Amino acid sequence: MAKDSEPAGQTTFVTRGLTKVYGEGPAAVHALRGVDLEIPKGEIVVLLGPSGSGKSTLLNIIGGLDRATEGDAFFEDQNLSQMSDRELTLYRRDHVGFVFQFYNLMPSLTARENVELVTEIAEDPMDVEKALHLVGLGKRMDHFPAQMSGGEQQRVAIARAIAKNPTVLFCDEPTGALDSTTGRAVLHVINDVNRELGATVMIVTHAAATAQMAHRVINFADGAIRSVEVNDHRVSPDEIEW
Ligand SMILES: Nc1ncnc2c1ncn2[C@@H]1O[C@H](COP(=O)(O)OP(=O)(O)OP(=O)(O)O)[C@@H](O)[C@H]1O
Repeated sequence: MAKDSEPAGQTTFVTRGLTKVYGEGPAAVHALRGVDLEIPKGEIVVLLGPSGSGKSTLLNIIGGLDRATEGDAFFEDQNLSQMSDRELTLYRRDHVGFVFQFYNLMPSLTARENVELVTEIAEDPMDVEKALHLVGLGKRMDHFPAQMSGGEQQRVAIARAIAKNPTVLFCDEPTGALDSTTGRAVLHVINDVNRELGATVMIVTHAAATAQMAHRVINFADGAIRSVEVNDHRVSPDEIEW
């Protein structure tokens, strides 16, 4: 994988001047306008900001799903901006778990089989049953998505994301399709993943209350970081006030 001289330290991500422009000329959209960011290892980081402010774009670039137009994004000591497509694929496969708003499960496969899709190709996977137990679905392993509630399906998606033992878990609106009780249960699982597996977790959300469980809260506006707050009074997802 591409290496660079940027010091790694205890940070999972460092970005320098990260810029993303979609399109060209008068139709150009400046989604990121030179973002400088440091994400310490093992933290839960919540990204807040208005619709269109660039949160998902940032997540997609540091998650290796998209490329910056300019600037650098380092994962530990590796510069994602200099990686080939093949290297980015390996980075995603070996280090990154994604959880999206709409689960993206295979409807014709059981919970267990959905998770197996990932463990079969992962470098250092977790036992499938352990992953499903971790998200509280030990008794639903052989159910199909259509036989599960939204919260249960999202927990399968989390089990699938963590079964590869990811260094980083990215969650884009993980509770967006869930009611507050179910959403809280899903955040609980994400919190456990951070605590028990030590994964760095980045959550993009419109549910500002989620920030109460974060170690760090990044406020985005118009493609730039407006503020970074360290949360000295984290609360358990059970205690989040919506
Ligand atoms: N593939 C694309 N092509 C063109 N413009 C895009 C593309 N993806 C995103 N954009 C634009 O880039 C800007 C940032 O989008 P992004 O999805 O990162 O925002 P966001 O903060 O995640 O928004 P939301 O909270 O609504 O998901 C928006 O103006 C969006 O329209």
